[in-house]
Amino acid sequence: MRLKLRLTDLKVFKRCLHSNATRVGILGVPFDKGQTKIGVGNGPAAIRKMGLIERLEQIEGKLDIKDFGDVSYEIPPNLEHQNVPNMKGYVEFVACNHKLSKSVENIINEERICVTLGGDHSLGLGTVDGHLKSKNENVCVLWVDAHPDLNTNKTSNSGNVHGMPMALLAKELSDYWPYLPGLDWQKPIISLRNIAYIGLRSVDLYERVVIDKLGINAFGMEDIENYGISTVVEMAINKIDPNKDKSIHVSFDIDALDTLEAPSTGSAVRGGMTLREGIQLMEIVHRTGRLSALDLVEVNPNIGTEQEVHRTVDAAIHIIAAGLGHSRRGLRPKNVNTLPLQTFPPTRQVI
Ligand SMILES: NC(=[NH2+])NCCC[C@H](N)C(=O)O
Ligand SMILES: [Mn+2]
Ligand SMILES: [Mn+2]
Repeated sequence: MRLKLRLTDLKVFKRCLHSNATRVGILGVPFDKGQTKIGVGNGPAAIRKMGLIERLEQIEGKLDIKDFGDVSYEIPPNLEHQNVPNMKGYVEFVACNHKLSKSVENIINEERICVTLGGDHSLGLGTVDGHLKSKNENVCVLWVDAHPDLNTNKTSNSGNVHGMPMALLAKELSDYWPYLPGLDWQKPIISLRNIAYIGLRSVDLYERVVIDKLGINAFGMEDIENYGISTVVEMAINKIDPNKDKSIHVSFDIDALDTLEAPSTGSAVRGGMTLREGIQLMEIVHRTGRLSALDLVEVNPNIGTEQEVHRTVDAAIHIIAAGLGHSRRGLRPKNVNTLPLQTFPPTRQVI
């Protein structure tokens, strides 16, 4: 049998040889202007406060984690009075994502998996853009979400830009946008062929038309129901990364999970994924060895009771940990042969 090695196999191999630690960069984006509910900007603080980093430090093989803090931004003077019809918070959206894109690019260029904590999902524009501009430029995206976030300013019923990032990123939709001031740094440079949705169940009229017309890889809840989550994830990855040589970007909207699993989010839709399915999805992505960026967005600690917030943030941490190698099988102690596995003196008479 001939052994065929690909460049990515070599990269993974090299990573194992030279450093025993996967490098991770954490980046908070307390951005909430992409929608209208107060609180989603508190997502990064809530996730950190509940012990994300401590939980990640327990992962086998020890991660090398660096927290890059939160992205801050200023509105450049030439942008101040710009606006685009039916795009709320446009100026803030543009300024924040520009800064975010650069931060993500730098973190990935430092050979770290970039974990971005949202914030609302409009930040997907900046994270995917930064990933595409990094040295891992050959990107495919798994958009895990109840919604496709594929509206333009003409099709959106809400005018909320967190429902639009995919339409801005997609090469094939560039002609459907008017001139967007201040957004020239962002080119719609990813082909929809390199994108797959998982978990859809709330698709707007025009979003449905676009998905069907352009043949976008879209796996809805009914597919998860019919085939099971592992088959769906494998089908999705095979579609967008058939040669297994791409850098994987997972943009995980917490509302992909069922409302009972993740109640503290702004656009909750019942009938979603279980946390178990979310974890399984992330474990499969982890096993590819090609995860390069993970967004965890739309956690809103101002929605719901204390218990519901706790459940939602905990779910978010489970998703991130699974993507970074946490194993549900448990750890094997390294010094298994020298452990003082005590045998106790018999306390009962064996008859
Ligand atoms: N990232 C999200 N949670 N997006 C929800 C979008 C909802 C709806 N499709 C809209 O355009 O407003
Ligand atoms: Mn979303
Ligand atoms: Mn959503």
